Amino acid sequence: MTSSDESIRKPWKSCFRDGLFDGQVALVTGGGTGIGRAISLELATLGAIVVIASRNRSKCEDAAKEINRQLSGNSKGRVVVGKSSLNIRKEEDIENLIASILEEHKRLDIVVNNAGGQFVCPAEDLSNRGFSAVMETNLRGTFLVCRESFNQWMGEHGGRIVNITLGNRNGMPYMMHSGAARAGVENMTATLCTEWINSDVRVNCVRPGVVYTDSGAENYGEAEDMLLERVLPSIPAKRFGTPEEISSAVTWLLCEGASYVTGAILCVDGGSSYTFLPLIDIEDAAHLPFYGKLPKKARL
Ligand SMILES: CCC/C=C/C(=O)SCCNC(=O)CCNC(=O)[C@H](O)C(C)(C)COP(=O)([O-])OP(=O)([O-])OC[C@H]1O[C@@H](n2cnc3c(N)ncnc32)[C@H](O)[C@@H]1OP(=O)([O-])[O-]
Ligand SMILES: NC(=O)C1=CN([C@@H]2O[C@H](COP(=O)(O)OP(=O)(O)OC[C@H]3O[C@@H](n4cnc5c(N)ncnc54)[C@H](OP(=O)(O)O)[C@@H]3O)[C@@H](O)[C@H]2O)C=CC1
Repeated sequence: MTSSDESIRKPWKSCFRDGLFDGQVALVTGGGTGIGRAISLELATLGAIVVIASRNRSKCEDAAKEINRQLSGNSKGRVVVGKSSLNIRKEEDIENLIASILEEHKRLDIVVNNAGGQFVCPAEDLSNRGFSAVMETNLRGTFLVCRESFNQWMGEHGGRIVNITLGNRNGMPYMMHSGAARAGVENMTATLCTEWINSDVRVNCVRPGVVYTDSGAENYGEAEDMLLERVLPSIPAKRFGTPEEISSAVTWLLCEGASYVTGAILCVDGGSSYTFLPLIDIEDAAHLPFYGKLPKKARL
């Protein structure tokens, strides 16, 4: 099996009913690629106006055009691009984006904190700034989007937030920074869900295992072979996940059917949380395209 095998690329159809999110407004950070894009497509298919934003605005514009082309004429939903580019490491970007959504769409019912990422680096070689960059992106960025959504809208009107984290139950070899940041997001979610429940705001996490995305394949390049050879056999399901499988978990947490669910961490990982990710030999990391960006002392 390869990661582009038909068995994990079946034609997608939402398992939720049409019109589920009619009249609602959603923000999906990083909604132009990979998992975020699948979430945006599904929410728009189900009727939501979905605002997508990330650092690369033109990538979001292309994605919005393509998703809107895919939507059936029956859907009241659509995808629109945020007024300006969004870097979740910048507090001002977040404040301005949410203010502009409220100015234009007059509400914000749903937030999916999907934007994030990391680089591969052994812990002993990780610089102070490298650690901070990943914390700022995944932990502080997610916090600031939650806080602004609450302060500018949800605190008064209610809402639902889903934070995308990362399968890190057994730690995250060579990605300690990201594993720690996502563990922080999950614990933050546990606190926010109780602090905000009386404002009718539910906050949950979806924790994906390894998910095949075109953007990821671009990112991992030649390393795909290594992932297939080393990581795939350790996944009880014996395949990677698809963005659509993450999206349907997110959609369920956002819908009325989950109205009593808050503070949950929903693992969507083919059982990977219950096995150990094999420690990838650092020599294999030399094949990774991002290896060249490692600080010199982290290279072989
Ligand atoms: C099993 C897999 C499952 C997971 C899959 C996914 O998540 S798929 C999703 C995948 N998608 C994504 O991950 C996309 C989003 N990811 C990103 O944007 C970046 O990875 C980021 C979040 C770190 C921002 O990075 P940036 O470059 O804008 O940050 P900056 O300019 O602020 O630099 C601050 C410090 O960071 C250091 N540093 C930077 N790169 C590397 C490196 N490769 N190596 C070592 N160090 C690195 C840099 O050297 C500097 O420290 P120094 O030298 O001054 O002491
Ligand atoms: N694919 C996988 O196996 C797994 C992925 N995840 C997580 O799921 C999420 C989506 O990943 P995936 O779709 O695979 O990968 P992508 O690289 O396609 O998605 C990351 C998205 O986040 C955006 N982004 C990154 N940094 C920032 C930032 N500072 N400010 C605003 N937007 C940002 C990127 O857009 P832009 O570059 O334009 O800013 C991009 O759209 C990420 O948080 C990822 O870590 C978790 C587990 C496994």
